[in-house]
Amino acid sequence: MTEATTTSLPDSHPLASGRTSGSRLVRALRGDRPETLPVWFMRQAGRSLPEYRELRVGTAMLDACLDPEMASEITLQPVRRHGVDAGIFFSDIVVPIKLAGVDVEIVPGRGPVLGSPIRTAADVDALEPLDPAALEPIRQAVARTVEQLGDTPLIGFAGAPFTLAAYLVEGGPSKDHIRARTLMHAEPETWSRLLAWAAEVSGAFLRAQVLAGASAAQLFDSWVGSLSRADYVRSVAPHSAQALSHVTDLGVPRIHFGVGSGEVLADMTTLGTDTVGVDAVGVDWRLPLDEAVRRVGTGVSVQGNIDPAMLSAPWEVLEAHVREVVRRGGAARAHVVNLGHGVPPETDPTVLTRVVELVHSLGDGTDGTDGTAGAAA
Ligand SMILES: Cc1c2[nH]c(c1CCC(=O)O)Cc1[nH]c(c(CCC(=O)O)c1C)Cc1[nH]c(c(CCC(=O)O)c1C)Cc1[nH]c(c(C)c1CCC(=O)O)C2
Repeated sequence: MTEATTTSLPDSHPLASGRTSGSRLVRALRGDRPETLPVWFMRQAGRSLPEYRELRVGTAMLDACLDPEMASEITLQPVRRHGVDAGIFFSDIVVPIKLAGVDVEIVPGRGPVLGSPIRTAADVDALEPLDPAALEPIRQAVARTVEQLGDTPLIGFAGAPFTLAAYLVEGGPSKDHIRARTLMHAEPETWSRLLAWAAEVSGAFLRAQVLAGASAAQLFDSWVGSLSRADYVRSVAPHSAQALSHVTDLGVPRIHFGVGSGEVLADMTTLGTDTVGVDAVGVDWRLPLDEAVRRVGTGVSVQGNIDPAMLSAPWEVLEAHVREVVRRGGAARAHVVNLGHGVPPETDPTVLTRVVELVHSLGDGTDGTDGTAGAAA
């Protein structure tokens, strides 16, 4: 279990003042099983919500992220609508990179695209550090949001160095991140400097959100599944540990998530140390949660892992799947229910609200009140 940590958070911070420390999310991340399971969704803000699409008309994605009023309102929309147990700050993993001066845009339907990719030692040398003052719109948006969230915690997030490097080196979305992985092997020194830069930029972004009021921090290493375990441990994990170290002294619970992460799930939990380095590990839809627990142990909570594809299946199919996810999550010390990856844009939002109601009706996830305990294999 994570012990009550001395934190250097300001007394007025929601976690330090006690406003969010008893929330289902924070309790579960710290290893406690609240009487009701917490649930939130990755990408709960965004295109699945008509109120989001309406608000975003005429504003580019990254401009929306840097408008404190708009970013705050978009963050609050899914919390109001679905009654989820946490907000996730509306922003993007490339926001701090843009604030550090990199020419990057988010192309609708595609993702982050760079003006010129970072591929050589000289390109890496030319990267500027992030000026802390540039994070002011982020601090303002978070402060505004937590004021309105009351005792519902806000999750801050950042991209892990590898996932950022996958965009920086490729210049945009790619399938297997071949160029990035080539650079890792062809020029290990350049690679290491690139990831060290990304870790500082992401770490500063994460720390700004936490200091401004976020009660938990999630590191997204979405594309980690393209790495071998050996490459992950040697050339990636130390930089992810460095990014997360920016919030260690603040004592907020930390979540580490990746897609296709089965091979490296235990390493994502320890981050190369011989102890558990994070409070919770996010699991995608490929790995049943009881198997995930077998790999990571019970020193860490698990988050996940409803298959996003199920959200458009008939309700009976989805309901059985959610119950199964909860049942398997019973093997963990604690479980935060979520999807195995983000909400697909075409999802009917009323289905998400129904999933929240279902999860909240299932007790603490271990007591068999979901009626499926007897069906356990
Ligand atoms: C890989 C990654 C990115 N961004 C992010 C990741 C890691 C999580 C993951 O794996 O999904 C993180 C992210 N991006 C966004 C959030 C907001 C909070 C939330 O989860 O609700 C978060 C946590 C908003 C967004 N980020 C983006 C949108 C869509 C923008 C729009 O509305 O046009 C949103 C709501 C754009 C984006 N940004 C990125 C992609 C692949 C895309 C999708 C491109 C598309 O399909 O249009 C990069």
